[in-house]
Amino acid sequence: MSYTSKPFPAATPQPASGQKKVLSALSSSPQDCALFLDIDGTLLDLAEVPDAIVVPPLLPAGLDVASQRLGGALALVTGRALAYADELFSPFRFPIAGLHGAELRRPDGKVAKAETTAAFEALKADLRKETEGLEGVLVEDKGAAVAAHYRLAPHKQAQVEPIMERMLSRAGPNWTLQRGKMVLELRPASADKGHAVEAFLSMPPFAGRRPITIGDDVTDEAMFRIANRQGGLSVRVGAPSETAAALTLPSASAVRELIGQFAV
Ligand SMILES: O=P(O)(O)OC[C@H]1O[C@H](O[C@H]2O[C@H](CO)[C@@H](O)[C@H](O)[C@H]2O)[C@H](O)[C@@H](O)[C@@H]1O
Ligand SMILES: [Mg+2]
Repeated sequence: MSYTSKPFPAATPQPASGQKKVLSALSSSPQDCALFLDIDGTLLDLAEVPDAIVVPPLLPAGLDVASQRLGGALALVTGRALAYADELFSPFRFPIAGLHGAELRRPDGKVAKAETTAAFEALKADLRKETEGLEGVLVEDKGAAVAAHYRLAPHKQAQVEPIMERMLSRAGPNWTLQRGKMVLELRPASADKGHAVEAFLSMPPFAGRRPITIGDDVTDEAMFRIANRQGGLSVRVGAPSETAAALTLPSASAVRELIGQFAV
């Protein structure tokens, strides 16, 4: 199978159409569904800085109940580092893809991780130095990936862009530039969220099920394309102008409400 990224097909998602369709698919035949959930902006409200996110106290247990109803076919698919994301939902440990698909903990617990290199560590140190003078620009070290956030200083995007482009050339072909909400990231080029969803769908208990993918950002488009191709449901949170998702949900709180309604 080719993993070449194609431009988004022109899709016109129905406004806030996800709630009914997703809940109905999950509730009517949970044994046939596999649920793939993004974290930031989908399960959790966005915050000013990466560490300021708040996990609503009942959410981890709600996800656990949902996972049980799905026979374990629920996975988190995130740009966060796997270990960081795990802590958010402790004590539960769901199958999870981190670093936009480059890290994977399979349902049987086996973990595949993208490794950093000495050269990439040096690059991260230089990125920190280069952005030191850019007030409001924050560097997030994620091991084999690194993000430069400008949410606190949106006007600095124009300065961050060329720095990250240069860092990308220096990192070489094993890394790629991932755009996101007020962030530019260098992430391993080996896999994206679409690869992660495909990998899960090749393993029990995900195999043979209909994928339902929910996300809020450009990085989630890769998993929407897989869901569309496999007769599943694709849901983009928010109101994007261009997306491959067929459905939308208005906010992370609507996603949590949906999980809560299913997890009873
Ligand atoms: O794939 P996700 O689970 O959505 O992760 C994507 C990135 O999310 C985080 O950054 C975003 O959320 C922050 C907290 O709300 C926000 O401050 C930032 O502006 C957003 O870009 C995270 O820090 C990144 O590592 C993830 O790749
Ligand atoms: Mg997100």
